[in-house]
Amino acid sequence: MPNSAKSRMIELVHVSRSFRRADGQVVKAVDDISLLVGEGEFVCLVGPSGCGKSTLLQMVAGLLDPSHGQIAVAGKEISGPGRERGMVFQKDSVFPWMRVIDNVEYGLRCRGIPAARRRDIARLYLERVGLAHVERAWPRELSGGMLKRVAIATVFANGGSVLLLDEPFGALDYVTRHQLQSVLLDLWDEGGAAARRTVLFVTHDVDEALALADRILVFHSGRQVDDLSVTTERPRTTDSLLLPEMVGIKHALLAHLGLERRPAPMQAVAGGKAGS
Ligand SMILES: Nc1ncnc2c1ncn2[C@@H]1O[C@H](COP(=O)(O)OP(=O)(O)OP(=O)(O)O)[C@@H](O)[C@H]1O
Repeated sequence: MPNSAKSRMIELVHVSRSFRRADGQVVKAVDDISLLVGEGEFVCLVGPSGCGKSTLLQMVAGLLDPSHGQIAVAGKEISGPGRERGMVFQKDSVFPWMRVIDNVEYGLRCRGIPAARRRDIARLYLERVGLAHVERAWPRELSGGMLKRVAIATVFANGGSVLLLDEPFGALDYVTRHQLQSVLLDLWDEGGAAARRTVLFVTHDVDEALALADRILVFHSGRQVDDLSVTTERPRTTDSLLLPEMVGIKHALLAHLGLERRPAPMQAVAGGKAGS
């Protein structure tokens, strides 16, 4: 559960969402989820394909209505998208008809931020994601990893206090994915603990969740089946991933995903049997 000292940023109360498929079958994508995410928490959502992670994220984004239940962000019930919530999708979240810097500025322009100010903000975040040299480029001229950097710069430039990231790095190669995890964590942590945005991050990748999260929520068949705290200090290196806490959580996650029979007892891990 979130640190009780932190204020509640995202709150779901008995949230469900069903879909009727074209063949008439009703699918319960999200089934009675109640959860609290504290301000500044980095929460990863993990679970097998089809367990409802994206549906949950889209409801928090205000892009889908729940069939039942309430969702509140910063204490207010949501009724659609809001600028305090920024989203990055697995597929590109970049407008192909705008130059890189215009993409990053777009949300600020919509909010009426003066041109000079929004250009400064856009340049700051392009610099932070390592793309200052391509601010005048068109998206078609960039690699997949660079486009993700643009999307990350955009979502931070917009200044939302809640970031909703749906497998943003899923399609990237190993090296680029690791680089972007660092970029994301640096931006998230840049103002220190008090300034952190609240993040919901969907991933299929257990190691990505271990590298990033304060807390990992595990879903199965639309239900939340576990809530694991990760207290290991950041940055989490290859060696951190071998710490008993991390190995224990990894076993638990793999068991939830059906890749191991059951979580290894923590004593066995601490006794040096990790991975055996
Ligand atoms: N628009 C829709 N119409 C009908 N069924 C849908 C719709 N969107 C999602 N579903 C169904 O809801 C369930 C949950 O889907 P969702 O995309 O949320 O899962 P997920 O955990 O994000 O999956 P993945 O990891 O594969 O992206 C699935 O059975 C899916 O087929």
